[in-house]
Order: sequence, then structure tokens, then C-alpha cells
Amino acid sequence: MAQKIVAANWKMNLNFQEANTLISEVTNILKDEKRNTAEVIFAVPFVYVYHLSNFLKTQPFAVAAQNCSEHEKGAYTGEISAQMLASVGAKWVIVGHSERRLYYHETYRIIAEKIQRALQAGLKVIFCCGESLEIRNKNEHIAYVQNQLEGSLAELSVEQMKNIVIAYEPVWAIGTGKNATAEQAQEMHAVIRAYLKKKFGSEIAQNTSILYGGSVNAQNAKSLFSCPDVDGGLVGGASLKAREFAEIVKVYN
Ligand SMILES: O=C[C@H](O)COP(=O)(O)O
Repeated sequence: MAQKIVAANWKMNLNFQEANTLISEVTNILKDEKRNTAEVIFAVPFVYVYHLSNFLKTQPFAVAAQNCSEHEKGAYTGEISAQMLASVGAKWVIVGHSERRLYYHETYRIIAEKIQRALQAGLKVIFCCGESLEIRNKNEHIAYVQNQLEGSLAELSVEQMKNIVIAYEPVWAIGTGKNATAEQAQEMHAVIRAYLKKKFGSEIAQNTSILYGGSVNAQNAKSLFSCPDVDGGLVGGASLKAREFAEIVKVYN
């Protein structure tokens, strides 16, 4: 059975003070709840990873970074390695987000290398995939996502796959307020699970969490999360509002 997960992706938002306020508000709201079944992760800007990991140390919430370098270490000015992130308390890292693929030209190969670095450093990975509107309109979305999976996950072992979560994020739904319907999400999640079964076997297919991302909010989370192959969400905009994000987490209560 795959773990249910609700992950916040703050992207490049919030100054330090705002970040502290938000995390305090969210965790305060959630701490009085009967402990829900979902794991809650906050993917925060690099510069807050150390501080927020310490802040959450005694609480049942984990910190993720939003990216890491494909290199282990050395002369890569401005880069942050997976090992550095692990050493300051990150437990997770997002890899292959469509914004990284689009704006920073991350290829399947670079993403595969980042995944290897992250796993070597002991981080768990949220691997993102998803098609653009153009590809969906050509009805090529299924083959496209299958290629993304094959392009970056194919070399992983079954053992390594135990530390991978997949986030299906159709690009046309990200930040647009236009989420995929439950049917569209379920269709692709089933495709992803079928890929996992074929490539890594039934156990990995059953136990890998597959999250949906793209305009998830407190109104649509319930219907999206009740799809049989949707194991939670990767939430952008709505994760910047304490009450709304907490409502999304509470879908699993
Ligand atoms: O990583 C999160 C996704 O890009 C979704 O962002 P959004 O919830 O603002 O659409």
C-alpha cells in the first residue's frame, strides 16, 4: 500500500520571516488534529532548509529541497549538492519539476543524474513528470509521460525505487487554476503504475506513492485524492496559505 503524502512546494516565494510565520501557522493548525495518515512535506527554498529542518525536528513533518545539483561536488559555482542538503537536515528533494525542465533546460539525463546524487546522499526523491497542453491536445500525453519515466528512472534498481515518489503534474494545470479532472488524473496515474509494474514489479508498483500536482486546492483535493491511483498531492500556490494547505492535508483525516 502506497504511503499517502501531501507535499507543499513553496517555489521561489516568501522571505525568511514569512516562511517562519507560515510554517508556524500550518503546524499549529495540524498539531491539534487527530494525527492524519498522510505524510506532510515542505519543499522550501534552499536557504531555509537548515532552519526549518531544525524547527520541525521534533514534529512529524519533513523538509524537502526543490532541486539539487547533478554533480557530487567541486567547481560548480552557485550549485547546491544533495550531500549538502542532507547535511543540513533535508530528507527529500524534488527533481524534474517542469519549471526546471523548461527554464533551466534539464534533460532526462541530467534528471537521472540528479536522482542518483540524491539517493547516494540518502535523500528521498519526488520525481515530477507531466505533459504540456500542446502534447495533450495532440493526444500524445500518455506516450510522453511514459518517455519521461523511462528517460530518467529506467536505470534505477528496485532497491533505489523504494525511495522514489512520483508526482504527475500536467504543465497546463500548474498555477493556472485549471486542475486536471479526477478522471484525467486517474487515467495518467494508472499509466504510471502500469509502467512501474512492468519495469520494477508488482511490489514497487503497489508501494510507490504517485502524487497529483496542478492547481490542487481545498475544494478539489478530496475528489482528486479519492482516485484509486492518486496517493496525495504536490501543492504549489495553495501551500502558501496556512489554512488552505492544512485543509488539503486534512482530506486524509
Ligand atoms: O509543485 C507544484 C506544482 O507545480 C503545482 O503548482 P500549483 O499548485 O500552484 O498549480
